[in-house]
Amino acid sequence: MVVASTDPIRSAKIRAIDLPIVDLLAERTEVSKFLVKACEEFGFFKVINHGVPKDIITQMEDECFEFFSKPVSEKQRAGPPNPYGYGSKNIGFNGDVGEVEYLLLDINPLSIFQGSNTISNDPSKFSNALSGYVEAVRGLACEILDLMAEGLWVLDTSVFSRFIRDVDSDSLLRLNYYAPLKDRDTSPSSFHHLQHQHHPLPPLCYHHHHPHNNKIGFGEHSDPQILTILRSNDVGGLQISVDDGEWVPVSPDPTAFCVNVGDVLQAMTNGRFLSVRHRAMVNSNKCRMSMAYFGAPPLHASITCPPELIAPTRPQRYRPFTWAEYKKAMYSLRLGDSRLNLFRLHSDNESRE
Ligand SMILES: C=C1C[C@]23C[C@@]1(O)CC[C@H]2[C@@]12CC[C@H](O)[C@@](C)(C(=O)O1)[C@H]2[C@@H]3C(=O)O
Ligand SMILES: O=C(O)CCC(=O)C(=O)O
Ligand SMILES: [Fe+2]
Repeated sequence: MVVASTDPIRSAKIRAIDLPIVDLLAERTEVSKFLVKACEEFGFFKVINHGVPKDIITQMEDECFEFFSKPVSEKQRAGPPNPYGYGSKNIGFNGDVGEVEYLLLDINPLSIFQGSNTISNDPSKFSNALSGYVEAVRGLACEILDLMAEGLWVLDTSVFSRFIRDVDSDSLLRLNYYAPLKDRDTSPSSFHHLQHQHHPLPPLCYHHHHPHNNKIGFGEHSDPQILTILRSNDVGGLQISVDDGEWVPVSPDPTAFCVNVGDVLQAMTNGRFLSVRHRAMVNSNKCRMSMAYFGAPPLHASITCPPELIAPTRPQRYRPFTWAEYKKAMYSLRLGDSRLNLFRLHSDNESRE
């Protein structure tokens, strides 16, 4: 779809896409078919009527805002991110940077409480909010993965969800905070006395129009895991890369979840589902906050694709690998590097992506 830019300064046309919207209350067979189509075409979709209670989301978002509103020195007590903890600007271990502050959280039930005392002044409130949120989004992720397996006519319908239900699942939660472009020099810490969302927004979130917004918050990448369940406040910034290399914005919707296929699910579907590259831009005047749940396999799980997804016309595309192997590759590479290609089986009559 091509729409005229709403930005009065830029007259050029920008492309926008309406992501597929999956209504989880619709008829099951229809939902599973629709999910497969969405994952084959976009690798990204929005989910409504997802069943995650509003108060669970609000409690987690409030904790998130409270943390990022703290003075820098206090936030640093929860860092550095090795790999869990608080980070600012530096992403990963190989020199990537972005205009983002974040908190990477180990969500293993045994680890949730540990570490929360460097994050919150009320650690049990923080860990309760975190475990409530994680349990709810994990349930949602499992439901979606089972529906995907049904839509693909895979006999063992828990083949994907089993990994993230496993007690040893390596799933994690990432909280991202993108301060507005206009006030880069003013840290969110300066409005820790102010509130958000349902309360009046901090003044920083109200600044005037700033047309030339091209600062990258979180650079181009694909998510390595199985499935990502992303929730953001009402501020845009997420963009996905479409086949012609163009970046298209995804409109924010705090009542929905934005779901995307990760590299492991692309491998487990023999390349049928796409782990699409995306990025997050800094907003001109408002703060964006996002919470991303990354559903991952246990470290020693062997990642293979179910036999139903291999055919003479669709030969096996990736060699089996463990999540530990994949993680090693991912941490040794830059954010924007493609890791899945390292696991691709050669084929003479197929060009390598
Ligand atoms: C540069 C990097 C950051 C990242 C690990 C990596 O080496 C390559 C993948 C990056 C990514 C992207 C999606 C998630 O935000 C993330 C937590 C993940 O699992 O892979 C990050 C990693 C990170 O920030 O540690
Ligand atoms: O903040 C966003 O919307 C995107 C974040 C993201 O892609 C990530 O954390 O992997
Ligand atoms: Fe991502």
